[in-house]
Amino acid sequence: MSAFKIFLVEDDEFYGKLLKHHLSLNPDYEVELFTSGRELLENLYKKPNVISLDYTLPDMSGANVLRDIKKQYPEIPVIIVSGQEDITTAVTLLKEGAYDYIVKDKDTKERIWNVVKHIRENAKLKDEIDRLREEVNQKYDFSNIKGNSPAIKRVFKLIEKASQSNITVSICGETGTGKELVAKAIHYNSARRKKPFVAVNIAAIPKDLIESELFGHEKGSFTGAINRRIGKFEEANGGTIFLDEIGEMELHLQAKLLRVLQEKEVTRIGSNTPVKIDARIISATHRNLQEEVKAGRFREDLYYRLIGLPIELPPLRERGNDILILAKHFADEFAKENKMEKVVFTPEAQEKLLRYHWPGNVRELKAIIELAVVMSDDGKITEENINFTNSNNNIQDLLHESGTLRDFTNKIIQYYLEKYDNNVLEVAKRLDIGKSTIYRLIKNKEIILK
Ligand SMILES: Nc1ncnc2c1ncn2[C@@H]1O[C@H](COP(=O)(O)OP(=O)(O)OP(=O)(O)O)[C@@H](O)[C@H]1O
Repeated sequence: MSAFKIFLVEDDEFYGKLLKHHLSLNPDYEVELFTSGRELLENLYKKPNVISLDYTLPDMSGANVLRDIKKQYPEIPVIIVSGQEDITTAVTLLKEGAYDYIVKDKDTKERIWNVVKHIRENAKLKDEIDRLREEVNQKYDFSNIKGNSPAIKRVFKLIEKASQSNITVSICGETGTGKELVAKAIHYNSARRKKPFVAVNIAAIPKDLIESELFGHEKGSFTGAINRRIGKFEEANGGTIFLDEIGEMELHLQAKLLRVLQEKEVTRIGSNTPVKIDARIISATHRNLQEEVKAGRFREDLYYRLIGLPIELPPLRERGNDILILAKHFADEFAKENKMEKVVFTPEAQEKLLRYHWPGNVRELKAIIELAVVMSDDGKITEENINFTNSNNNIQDLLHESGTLRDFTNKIIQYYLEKYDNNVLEVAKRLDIGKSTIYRLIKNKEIILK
């Protein structure tokens, strides 16, 4: 890190040198001393990290120097050091942007030292935040959403459109299709990218806490409200709030949410004062909201408020070759993170991935690929390394698979055997088939007892 530049302005040369010597004890500080306001202003182009300014200077008043600094470089913190304690002057200067006001006494050196230390720590934190923001921006760059299929290309186009304005966006798609990823891509590609992206999963918050989580509460407004807390809407001010699983919200809360969206202000529980909010709304659901409206479980007026620009995320099984693009992406990423050799997929493994129906979508693919990389030998992912943990657990999933009637029959029998702890008699009774049929299938290894 480069040196931390401190400018000292002090007309009493002896006292100035004393301060300079004291601050220079920190080897990271580079201190320059000036004895007049003019001299300081002429050197401002060197952009110090902090200025300690004596209030009474021979050529200009401290207030004027402060004004000039703030006009040119509003971000440079200025500490005012004054010979006298004058509250009115102190308040005025602080209002005009001074960082602190210190009265000259025997402790001045230490106090300047402490304030400078504080400013430096804040500057370091700010740099860190900027660096992390930049990193996050890159992470949610478009290029991180993988896929080439016409279905996902349509989604890219909509993300681009949504990023260019503040329009409300609603995303719908099965679990694990990338709804949150899309919401982040919109936020981090929009003019709001430097402000917060706040995600709230409605389904994950206990029902009686949702209101306080979203809108905040005042201290003591209900049992358990020990401290005042701002809600997610206020937290997202200037940025984006992502309301995930919006279809799970109860009707009475839907009414409150609608009011917030209409008025563009929130009132914390236990408070009477509304707070203006400016947050872009992106909502997501795996449900068909129109059906929910028809069934009376979702308010129609809220539906129209939220729908804005609708983005439908296709399930992975409808994205064709994207399955292989994503598989390679996750495998490379995992290998890199774990300092492992890159792996390739055998043609049979690729076939297996393409044949599966992916009920858990991209999230499931990621998990299966990571395990496959771990299980692979000699840099090759084979058919055996790919294990679909889900496939036999849900009879509904069978409908998405391809196969002959005989394959389906065997899978159904297998499913029932697992369900009834391999009790052949029970399964035969339930499916109304002969027990000998089941024994034959087991003997021929068409069905494997687990
Ligand atoms: N097109 C894609 N390219 C790369 N990674 C993706 C893609 N789509 C999803 N992912 C990854 O898959 C995982 C699941 O995505 P995400 O959490 O956005 O899904 P979701 O639809 O919000 O899930 P849920 O419905 O469970 O909330 C994440 O790790 C995400 O980074």
